[in-house]
Amino acid sequence: MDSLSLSGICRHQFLPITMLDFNQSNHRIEKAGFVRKPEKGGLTITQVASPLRRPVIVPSLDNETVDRRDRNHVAWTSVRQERWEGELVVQGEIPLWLKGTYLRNGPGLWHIEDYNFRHLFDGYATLVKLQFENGILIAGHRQIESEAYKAARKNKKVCFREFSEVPKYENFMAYVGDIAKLFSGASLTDNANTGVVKLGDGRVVCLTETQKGSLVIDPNSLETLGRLEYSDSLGGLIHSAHPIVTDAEFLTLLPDLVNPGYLVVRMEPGTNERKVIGRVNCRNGPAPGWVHSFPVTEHYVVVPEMPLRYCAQNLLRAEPTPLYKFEWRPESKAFLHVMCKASGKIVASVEVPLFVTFHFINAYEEEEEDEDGRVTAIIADCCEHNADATILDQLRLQNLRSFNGKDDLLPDARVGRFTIPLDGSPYGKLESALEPDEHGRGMDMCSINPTKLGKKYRYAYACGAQRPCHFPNTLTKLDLVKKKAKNWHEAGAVPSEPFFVARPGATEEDDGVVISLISEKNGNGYALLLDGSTFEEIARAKLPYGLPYGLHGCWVPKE
Ligand SMILES: CC(=O)/C=C/C=C(C)/C=C/C1=C(C)CCCC1(C)C
Ligand SMILES: CC(/C=C/C=O)=C\C=C\C=O
Ligand SMILES: [Fe+2]
Repeated sequence: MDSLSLSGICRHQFLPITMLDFNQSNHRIEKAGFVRKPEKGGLTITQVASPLRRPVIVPSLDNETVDRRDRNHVAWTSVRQERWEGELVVQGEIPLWLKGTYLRNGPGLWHIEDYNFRHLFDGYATLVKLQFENGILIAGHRQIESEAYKAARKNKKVCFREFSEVPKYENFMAYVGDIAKLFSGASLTDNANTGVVKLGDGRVVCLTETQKGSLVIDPNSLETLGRLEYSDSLGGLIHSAHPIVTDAEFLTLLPDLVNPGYLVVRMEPGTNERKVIGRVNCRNGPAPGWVHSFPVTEHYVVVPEMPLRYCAQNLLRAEPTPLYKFEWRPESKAFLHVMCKASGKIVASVEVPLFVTFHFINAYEEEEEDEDGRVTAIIADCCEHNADATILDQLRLQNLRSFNGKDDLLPDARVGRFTIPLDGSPYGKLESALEPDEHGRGMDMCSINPTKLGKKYRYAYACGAQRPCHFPNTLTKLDLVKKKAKNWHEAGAVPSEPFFVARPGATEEDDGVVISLISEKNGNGYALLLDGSTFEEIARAKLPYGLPYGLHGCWVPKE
């Protein structure tokens, strides 16, 4: 594989890698390590002798790497090099029970040659790993080798339709040809930059919202192994970015843009065949609402019909609109549909207040308190952007990069709690689950204890805001019973999704650790471990260089 083709001039003949920063006082390396830069196009991984128990693997930086730290926050700056792996020095203690790999996916490369992408979600996928064992931490990152990424590298231009980027057309006929390919899906991206999941059969899959962007990776080497080809004939081109994945199943939604509605489908471990559980017809057109994610309870799938709807016209455009492939349709209203997982029957379909969410947090069945324990309602929680879709445009790179540290630019968000009655009433409720000021009125990128999936739960972890800010900048533990939040914040730092890993054998919901990767203001970065219960720091480990912001992660336990 050749090196990243990042435009710019590297000022150093020899690239300093300062080892001092990485080492605790009892394992101190006294000298900075210098690594000769590799031949053009090559990527060398050099092992440097070190007094650590395991060698530190120091990457050679690419001769075309540009250091953009002085211009942009590292969170919004393309990853420096194609891949790196090495042991990190840990400050604090990693619990010995923490054995496995945290994987985090996200868009980490936002330019090709000197062409800069527009939107956070356009970037080519960068996969990061943190491998924990016996208190030791090996980290690494690697670009996912989607067809879209490989073609862009080879042809030095965008070749597929990304979230907002489209290939540049030489002439009108080229545009028409591309539109034809859009209908077959051939021109859509497979840049799997949104999330990563471990299927019940052990396969680890990176995902985006196009079905073709379901790529199987090796969780150790981070190598891209190939595409997960769905063997059914359900067709469609897109799906939810966030399937619900357990050891027993993979559930997702396939929006139908032609006859507005959604197929609810299920895939068993060890197969590539999705089977239809049922179909939801939209209550209103002209198109289904965007389903970036959806929640489930133990027995039901909740299908959201947001007023932020897919838009065929916007799909065809060469230049993006402020809402990209979507449009805001308040007159189409908002609905939540509840489908029984076992029968595929719709047991409720209620109108709810207008809402905007990327991420549902969890849902559960509310039972009557008598001994019948009849389910009276479904409760579904989400990171809700106060029915304001402008958050999507707020995530344009230009906005993210132009923050002056003073203006308070992040639109308000909250934990939106829906109550969906199951008694046939036509309306559902939407309220704030806790006072949004508890978390600075920022709210997104959530996780829960996975044993609480679909069940009554108390805690969630997410990113909130310490204002003034333009992006969620705290790690926040939400107590949804006491309606309180505890916030972690470091000035100028951008933390990624706090990911909860339960301690094996735990009986308390918050007994575990929370993992996040922090991009610092000064261009550095570190992995952070917080105690899931106290929400105090238990360990951090500096990375050799700061990494770009990433979206979603998963945990692959060591067997
Ligand atoms: C990164 C993230 O959260 C979302 C990424 C979404 C993508 C790449 C969506 C792509 C799409 C197309 C390329 C055409 C069809 C519509 C849509 C699914 C928005
Ligand atoms: C990062 C984000 C929203 C932040 C705003 O509060 C949304 C990410 C969506 C895709 O996974
Ligand atoms: Fe997401």
